[in-house]
Amino acid sequence: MALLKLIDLHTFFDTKKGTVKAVNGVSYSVDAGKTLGVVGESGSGKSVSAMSILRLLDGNGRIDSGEILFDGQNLVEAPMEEMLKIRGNDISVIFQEPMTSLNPVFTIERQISEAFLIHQDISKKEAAKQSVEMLRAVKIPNPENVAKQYPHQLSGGMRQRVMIAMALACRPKLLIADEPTTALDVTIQAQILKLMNELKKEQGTSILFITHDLGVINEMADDVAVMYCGQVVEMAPVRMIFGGSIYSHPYTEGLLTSIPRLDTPHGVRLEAIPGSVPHPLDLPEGCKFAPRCKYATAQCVSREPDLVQMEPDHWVRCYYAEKEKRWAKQKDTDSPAQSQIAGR
Ligand SMILES: Nc1ncnc2c1ncn2[C@@H]1O[C@H](COP(=O)(O)OP(=O)(O)OP(=O)(O)O)[C@@H](O)[C@H]1O
Repeated sequence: MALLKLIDLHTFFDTKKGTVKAVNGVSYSVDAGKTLGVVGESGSGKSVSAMSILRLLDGNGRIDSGEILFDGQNLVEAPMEEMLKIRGNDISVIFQEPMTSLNPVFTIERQISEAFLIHQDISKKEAAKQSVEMLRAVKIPNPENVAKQYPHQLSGGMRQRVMIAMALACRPKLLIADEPTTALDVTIQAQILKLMNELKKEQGTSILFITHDLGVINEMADDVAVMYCGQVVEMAPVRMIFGGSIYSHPYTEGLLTSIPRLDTPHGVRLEAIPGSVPHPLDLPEGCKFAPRCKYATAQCVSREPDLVQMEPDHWVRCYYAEKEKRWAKQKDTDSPAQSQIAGR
């Protein structure tokens, strides 16, 4: 069952040069207790769609249309007092750089305690005790000592563990993790991802995991939404994305062939997706990916495809994938003799 559902969300920024359509009709959902990985190149609207959920947009930003259903409530219409209650209590967030979210002049214990005190009716002493327990839960060694320290005294990995402790302090239903391990080195990244997976299982938290790294998606996600130019171009369970479905979006295909794999034979060059992401103020008319797509036809350039269901749980925004599907269907209904005549 979906805990969070974005329906045709449009989030725009008004700038001197025009309207930046950062999120341009995004629909995705996060099931209870599951992780949705949102992946895409820089500028594809991953963070803006997530910040729209919390209604934490820059001053020039606005949700133009669409719905954000969280636990049945449309957050687009929720009063600000309600949003203040939801943030940190029902929905928590962790970012790439913990130093921007941690206050350098307060101890770790005080900062985690604050999360408890804002949302729960408990004493300061009890909050301090629970803070140490949270540090233990995120596997920080010597939690009693670390609780007394200041953020600058901790390593990057430890600070990110503290952020996770703060984010999970009130047992939120949804955790938004926006590139939480990008700034960390590979070993620490693996430890943090493992920790998040363990906590998700223990607490039943749903996770919206934002990254530009398909390798991380493979580790973390149950379902995947691939974003390009403010839109979801493909959505499917993780095994379908990595299983090489014949209905894959060409952009997903490009992302997959551009990641290094252990079984890539020596000397084989990884393929980069040609071209670059269009400027948000100058988006193409038809399919936003058409200028970089090797399968693009006149139809792709002139008219935008819809997000179409290709098979159960698998949605793709692409005429080429639709054609593949029609062809596969045709193959199924054709007799073998007819297939031979058709030359297939
Ligand atoms: N305040 C703003 N004013 C104008 N444009 C903005 C503003 N904030 C974000 N944008 C634009 O919205 C688009 C989507 O940005 P967003 O941060 O969601 O991308 P992203 O996919 O999360 O990228 P990254 O991986 O680099 O964080 C970008 O083109 C960005 O420049």
